Amino acid sequence: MTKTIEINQLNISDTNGKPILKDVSFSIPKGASVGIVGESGSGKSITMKFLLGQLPPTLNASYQGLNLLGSDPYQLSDQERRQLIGRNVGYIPQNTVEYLHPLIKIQTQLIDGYLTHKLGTKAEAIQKAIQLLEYVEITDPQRVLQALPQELSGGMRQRVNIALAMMCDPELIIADEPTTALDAEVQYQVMQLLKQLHEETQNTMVIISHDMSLIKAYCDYVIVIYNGVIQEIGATQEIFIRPQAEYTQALLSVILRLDQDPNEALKDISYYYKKGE
Ligand SMILES: Nc1ncnc2c1ncn2[C@@H]1O[C@H](COP(=O)(O)OP(=O)(O)OP(=O)(O)O)[C@@H](O)[C@H]1O
Repeated sequence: MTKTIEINQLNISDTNGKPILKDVSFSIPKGASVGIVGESGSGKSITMKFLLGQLPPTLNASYQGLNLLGSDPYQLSDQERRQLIGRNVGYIPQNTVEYLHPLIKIQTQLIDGYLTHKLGTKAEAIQKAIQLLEYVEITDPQRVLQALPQELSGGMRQRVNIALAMMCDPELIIADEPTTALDAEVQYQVMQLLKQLHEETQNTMVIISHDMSLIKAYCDYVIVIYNGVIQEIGATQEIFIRPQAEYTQALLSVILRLDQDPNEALKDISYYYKKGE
């Protein structure tokens, strides 16, 4: 089966030699939807930054193998890496405010990558931007194209971010806690949109989250990470029925038992899990 992502024995440590990721290995098949779940500080974002060739220079990495869409980003020139990732990876951020440039109108931000990667003319880029804004259920795309980010609500900005991520028809979408900043109803709408896009375009979708119930609803596979170590990888349904790792069991028992904010639940799990170590 073709793999979109393969990481083999990745170790990352900080300047003091303190390990951040330990022997992380996983692969993600083309077209899958995968959740990476773990509490704050477990190493989810560092894993994704490494994968995208954006590891902070102060951190040290060693690995046996890396494949992102057929290439190891660290073996590419800066230009080749920008081309690979800018063209083929759509990134949806957690923070809807900081991701979009505050002083550049939405239209310019939406069409920039499309034009950079020479996917068509400016008129075609604008047409594509309008189509995508309509797709993400923005009813007045012409006004939004002319707006600055701060003129839009958080939910609207996240819809714009999704449109932005889709402008170059990427093979891979990475959504990093995509709904954290949004209220419950908008969270649901945004997740439904991502699901619909995934089903229609058959892209590979990676959702980083601390929320197991969100992963259960939207991902076929799950990677559970704790303290820089992968605890468990498997089909989501299987893991929900028969979690193997102690940490996953703790994660699920608390989330399934309590009607609780997942963030709060994770704090509890961490406490009980560490006590049992
Ligand atoms: N630039 C850095 N220098 C040193 N340590 C770092 C750096 N970035 C992250 N870390 C450490 O690496 C560990 C993993 O961080 P990471 O951001 O990947 O966690 P996370 O699981 O994504 O958490 P969150 O859900 O809060 O985003 C943490 O202990 C963090 O303090």
